[in-house]
Amino acid sequence: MTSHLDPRQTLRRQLRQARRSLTAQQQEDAASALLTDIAQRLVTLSQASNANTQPIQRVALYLSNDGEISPHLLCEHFWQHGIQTYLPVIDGKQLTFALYSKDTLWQENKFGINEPLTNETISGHELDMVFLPLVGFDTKGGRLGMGGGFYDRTFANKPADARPLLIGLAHDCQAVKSLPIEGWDVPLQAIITPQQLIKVD
Ligand SMILES: Nc1nc2c(c(=O)[nH]1)N(C=O)[C@@H](CNc1ccc(C(=O)N[C@@H](CCC(=O)O)C(=O)O)cc1)CN2
Ligand SMILES: Nc1ncnc2c1ncn2[C@@H]1O[C@H](COP(=O)(O)OP(=O)(O)OP(=O)(O)O)[C@@H](O)[C@H]1O
Repeated sequence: MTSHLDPRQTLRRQLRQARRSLTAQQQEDAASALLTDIAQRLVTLSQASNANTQPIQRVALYLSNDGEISPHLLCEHFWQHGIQTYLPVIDGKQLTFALYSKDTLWQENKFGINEPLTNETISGHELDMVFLPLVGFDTKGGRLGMGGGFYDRTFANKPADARPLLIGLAHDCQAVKSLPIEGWDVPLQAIITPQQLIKVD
């Protein structure tokens, strides 16, 4: 019964439907567009963030699922530049992060998404940059995810100017004028889409 769904649930359903409706060609074009000027964009974001100017060494990405924009070309870019890439691993109600390389072995999590098969994980706070999947975003850094609260719990209490930088990746059709935000929602520092780089102040 629709009347019993809260506004976040209704939005989530609509936006998931929108991203799943993109064609394979649109998905491919979107993934390529993320690479445009990426090195320069990331340098600009890290310098503006006050989170010191140490080089980026460890970044987390995700394996795309349910129509999410794919970061696989970004991942190759990082590999070419000797930057270590990590993927989220569900650990209770939080996420830890496991190294992702060409030798990674896999196991499926309870949502059917592959995770690296390893006992060695690091905490989210050891990363320099995290690229987050999302269902919806607004230009103030609001993020609507799949509803598990995993990223929110993992980065609860992180000051906006502390590492890691939290960067949402999205299709342009996932933009929402203003998301209904809850107290536990951790704001993004930036959102990258095929058409825009949104820096949140
Ligand atoms: N690619 C990707 N990886 C990710 C996330 C994500 O959003 N995207 N997560 C971000 O937190 C975590 C997983 N969170 C998820 C939460 C719900 C569903 C999901 O598909 N739910 C289905 C029901 C599936 C089931 O219960 O079997 C659904 O709601 O229809 C998937 C991932 C960690 N890894
Ligand atoms: N820091 C937190 N501490 C405890 N519970 C939390 C915290 N953050 C989120 N939650 C719980 O997680 C549930 C889901 O949150 P929300 O709908 O914001 O998830 P989401 O951002 O869409 O999901 P995800 O980050 O997994 O993609 C909420 O009902 C909330 O109670």
